[in-house]
Amino acid sequence: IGNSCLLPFFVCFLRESVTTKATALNGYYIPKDTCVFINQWQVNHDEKLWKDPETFNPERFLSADGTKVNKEDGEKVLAFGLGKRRCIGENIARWQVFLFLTTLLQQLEFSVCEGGSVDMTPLYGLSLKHKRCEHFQARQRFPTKGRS
Ligand code: HEM
Repeated sequence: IGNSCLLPFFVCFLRESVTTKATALNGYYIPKDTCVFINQWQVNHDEKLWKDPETFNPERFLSADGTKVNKEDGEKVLAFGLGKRRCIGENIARWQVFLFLTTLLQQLEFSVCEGGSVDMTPLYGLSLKHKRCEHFQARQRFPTKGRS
């Protein structure tokens, strides 16, 4: 590890995943029993890796002609951590997210209500959230006859 992606550290008071002794990394002193996380936000917004990192642009993960997923770029997104303590649920999570999203997108059509807008300003926390949005609507793509 040992690169700037690790900084700044989140210090928390969980007893798991903590430093077993005091140490120094890239000039930062880290006391014993400090819970350390990778700063995934920094990696996923690194301008050296991503063009306009702040822009929501799912097409960035497609090949130039838009017909294939660009796996190489997809693998640069850091979602499941790194190293010894990386997520052990990654495979389950990837399948869950895939099934959940594809089922929703297949069955429902999402849109912003007339006159509404979506504010993607992130709310900071251990994980980023968006602001509550009340201007979304979801309509069934294939309404089932006879079902209320
Ligand atoms: C989209 C869903 C998920 C995301 C984004 C995610 C992300 C992460 C990340 C970033 C870490 C590392 C935290 C660190 O740096 O210490 C982690 C650890 C972990 N995750 Fe996940 N995770 C997800 C789903 C799951 C699922 C479904 C399971 C279990 C079935 C799971 C089990 C764990 C466990 C047990 C650890 C701790 C590993 C260790 O400390 O050795 N995660 N996860």
